[in-house]
Amino acid sequence: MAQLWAQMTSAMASLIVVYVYGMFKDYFPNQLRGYVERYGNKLLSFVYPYIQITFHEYGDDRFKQSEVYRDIRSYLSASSSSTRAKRLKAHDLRDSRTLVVTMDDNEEITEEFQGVKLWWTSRKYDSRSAPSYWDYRSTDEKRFYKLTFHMRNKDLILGSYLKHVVQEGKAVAVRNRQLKLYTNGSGDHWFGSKRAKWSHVTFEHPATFKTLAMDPKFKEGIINDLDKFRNGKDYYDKIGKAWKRGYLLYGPPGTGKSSMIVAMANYLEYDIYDLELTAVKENADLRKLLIDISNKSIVVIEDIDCSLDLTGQRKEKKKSGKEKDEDDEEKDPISKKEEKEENKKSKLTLSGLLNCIDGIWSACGGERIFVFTTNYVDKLDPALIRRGRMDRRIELSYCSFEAFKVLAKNYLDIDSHHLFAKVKCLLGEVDMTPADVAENLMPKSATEDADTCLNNLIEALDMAKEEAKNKAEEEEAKLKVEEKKMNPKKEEEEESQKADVKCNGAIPKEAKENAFIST
Ligand SMILES: Nc1ncnc2c1ncn2[C@@H]1O[C@H](COP(=O)(O)OP(=O)(O)OP(=O)(O)O)[C@@H](O)[C@H]1O
Ligand SMILES: [Mg+2]
Repeated sequence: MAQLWAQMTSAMASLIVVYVYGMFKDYFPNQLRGYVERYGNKLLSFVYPYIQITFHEYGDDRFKQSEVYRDIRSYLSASSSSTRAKRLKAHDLRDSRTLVVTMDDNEEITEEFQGVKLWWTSRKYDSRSAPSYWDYRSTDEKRFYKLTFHMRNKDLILGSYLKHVVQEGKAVAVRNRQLKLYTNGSGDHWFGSKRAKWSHVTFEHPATFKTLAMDPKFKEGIINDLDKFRNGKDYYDKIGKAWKRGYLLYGPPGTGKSSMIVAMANYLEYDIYDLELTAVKENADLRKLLIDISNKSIVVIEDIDCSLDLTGQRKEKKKSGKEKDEDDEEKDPISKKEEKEENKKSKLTLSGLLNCIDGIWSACGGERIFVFTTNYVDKLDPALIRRGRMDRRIELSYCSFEAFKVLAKNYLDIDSHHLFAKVKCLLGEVDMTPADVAENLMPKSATEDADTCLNNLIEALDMAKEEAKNKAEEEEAKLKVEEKKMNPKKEEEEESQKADVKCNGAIPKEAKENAFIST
């Protein structure tokens, strides 16, 4: 009782001191002011043993929202205690694909961390400064979060808890963020010179590893590899390697290389940077572009064999033969010459590219995946695809039966069918890309059911088999003609051998001659 009485008396005393000080603060000399404040705080902490930390939305930089404030907002939006607040506020944030809901101004929520209770409050205040033409926010309300906890838990809160809040907040923001697809244009005019830069659109593509048709075990291996990379920051630090990984995807057109890149991005929730090398003028521009890439991204260079001449000069993007002829006809000799000159001036080299992938310049930023695709793996310079640079080579090939089953499930929603056995047999004999199989499996009208679609596929496979057979026969005939041209007597000899066999039973001509000589 006596103790309680003593506490109440000191509480009253400190409150009176604080109140009186507040009223006459301006009349106190500066030196005395500091002393009174220290004394008042000590008295207050005796009766009010709590610590408060504030996190302002705009700190010293009046134009830039504080990153910690954003992290706390994301953390609180995902915290279960947040939803217990009576008044909530929804934020439609620019880069978020969902609404972010947090407690409204002047609400308070209680949290528990490792058995310790703490309180978060959201507050706002008017900045009261006169409006000025350069600070459009000068009359705006400004916000801050206030964290309150008992002083005996100071170490835990300032150490583990705040670290946990920031990490978790960042993770929530990454989960909610809208993925983007970036591409580099041919460069903007910037005071007369061209400047390499990225432009982006929202990335929304439904391809996932679930919809990707390939051997399930192979697919699982790739997913495990990606998981290992994503969670491998400490490992990469330990072995002293930049946190990045290179994949080379190769295979015929329509086997799912681009689809796999999309599936990777959706799985990892990384942005895609589609790097168009033919639009990059020189190594310095490539460096600028790579510096601008954010972490958690996949840098894609499609058709690498067509993008960069391996001797160091760029080539034209690949064209079909017909397209090329038409284009060439259209161009007059002067513009052809100019184009050649332009190509000569181009200073993007293979070594420049390699330097950006895993040279010193790869050190800027982490958590990046480089993906190269090609239809012709044999055409690539070994330096480009050596181990360590391209950590994993993935061949995407013609449709196997396992891959077909994935497509049948996706397109027709069936796991088995009596026609599967026939399809399996034909896929073992004929090469057909997953793109072609998918096209045949897709119902063309509402009346087409699984039977019809599978029969369509079988028909297409039969046709492909027939075509392959005819092609093989044609090639054999061609080969024979070539051989005949090279060795015209050979066929005559063969013909006469056949004739001898016909006339003399099974005795070959040479044997007969030899027999004659020996007698
Ligand atoms: N393995 C696959 N799984 C699912 N769908 C596929 C697969 N391969 C191809 N497809 C289908 O075919 C279309 C073309 O595939 P994709 O663009 O991924 O092929 P690609 O290998 O990148 O071809 P290219 O070499 O011409 O760039 C896709 O839109 C997809 O519908
Ligand atoms: Mg592709």
